[in-house]
Amino acid sequence: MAPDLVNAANQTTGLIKQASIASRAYVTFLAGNGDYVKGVVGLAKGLRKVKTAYPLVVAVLPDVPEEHRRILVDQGCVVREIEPVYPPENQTQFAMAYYVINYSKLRIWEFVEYSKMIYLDGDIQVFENIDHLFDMPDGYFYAVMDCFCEKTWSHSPQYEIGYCQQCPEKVKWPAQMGPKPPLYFNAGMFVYEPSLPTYDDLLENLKITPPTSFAEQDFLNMYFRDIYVPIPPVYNLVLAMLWRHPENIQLDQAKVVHYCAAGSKPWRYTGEEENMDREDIKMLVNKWRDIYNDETLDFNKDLKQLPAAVSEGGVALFISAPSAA
Ligand SMILES: O=c1ccn([C@@H]2O[C@H](COP(=O)(O)OP(=O)(O)O)[C@@H](O)[C@H]2O)c(=O)[nH]1
Ligand SMILES: OC[C@H]1O[C@H](O[C@@H]2[C@@H](O)[C@H](O)[C@@H](O)[C@H](O)[C@@H]2O)[C@H](O)[C@@H](O)[C@H]1O
Ligand SMILES: [Mn+2]
Repeated sequence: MAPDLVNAANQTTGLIKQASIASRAYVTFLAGNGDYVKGVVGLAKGLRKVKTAYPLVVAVLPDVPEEHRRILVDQGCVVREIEPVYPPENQTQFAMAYYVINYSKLRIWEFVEYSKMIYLDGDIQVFENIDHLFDMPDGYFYAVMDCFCEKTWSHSPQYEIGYCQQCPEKVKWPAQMGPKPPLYFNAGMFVYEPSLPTYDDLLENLKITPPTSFAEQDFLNMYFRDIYVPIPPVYNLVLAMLWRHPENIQLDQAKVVHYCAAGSKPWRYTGEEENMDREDIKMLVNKWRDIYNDETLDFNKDLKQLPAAVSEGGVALFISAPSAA
């Protein structure tokens, strides 16, 4: 084949490859002007440390101040403002009052410039590369199973009878209570495909769904019940598993750690709350802090780094750094 044709073919292949990389991203959610921005900075630096090939998009509510947005852009994040999503008027007592803002996570189904995304809470850290999760078959909702044993579940029938899906043989689900609850995921981490029809349907369904204790996590579990596929706990170690189901956990295998237990947020950890004086918790908090404080992991636009996404008018354009060669 003539050299210029070979060259054109190579260039096209390169563009197609870039386009496929370009249509994948990690996404997290930031609300308020408080200290969760530290969680997102830690996540951005952790993803860089494991050399992910994909950018981190941060869906920010309008109440996130410009100073925090600048911090995130300076860490190489793609900052996208979203409008809040509120559940229908309700008298519900959420497990945590602030959970009402978590319904705004539903906006990430609108990010259709990406074909596949991995959502991560801002209180999550990625300690090993998980890019391979993007290659799992389309058409399913992948997430890690949650645990029902913490006090935050005291409102639930599971907690009442001591049933947990993590150990279904320990206390069996009694037949007189009807069918066993379907497998239930923690909504702090999931692999999904943005889609406008799904987005519209989610919001329509939300309008007629009475809110419940775990807010959008309960809603997402109901909505994706038929296509939910559990993935191993190494992809979202919910800290309570360490004291509730240690037999299901191999801490040194954990690729993703979710600092969701009360008192475990590394950027405000004091060690005073229940279970927080454990050696494994102290180790995990220090692991998070080592990354957060590591200046070599800061984003530097002058360095030859991974593709930096420049968002223009909401569409992410990708400017790959010049090749290292
Ligand atoms: O004041 C807040 C509360 C929550 N969040 C975001 O919402 C997610 C879910 O809340 P959280 O992780 O506190 O819930 P948990 O997993 O601890 O139940 C957080 O990780 C953040 O990404 C936030 O940005 N600001
Ligand atoms: O808004 C509801 C939240 O519900 C979930 O957190 C809970 C859940 O994991 C419980 O099982 C734990 O007991 C609890 O500690 C923890 O906070 C998600 O992590 C979070 O992203 C968000 O969806
Ligand atoms: Mn969380």
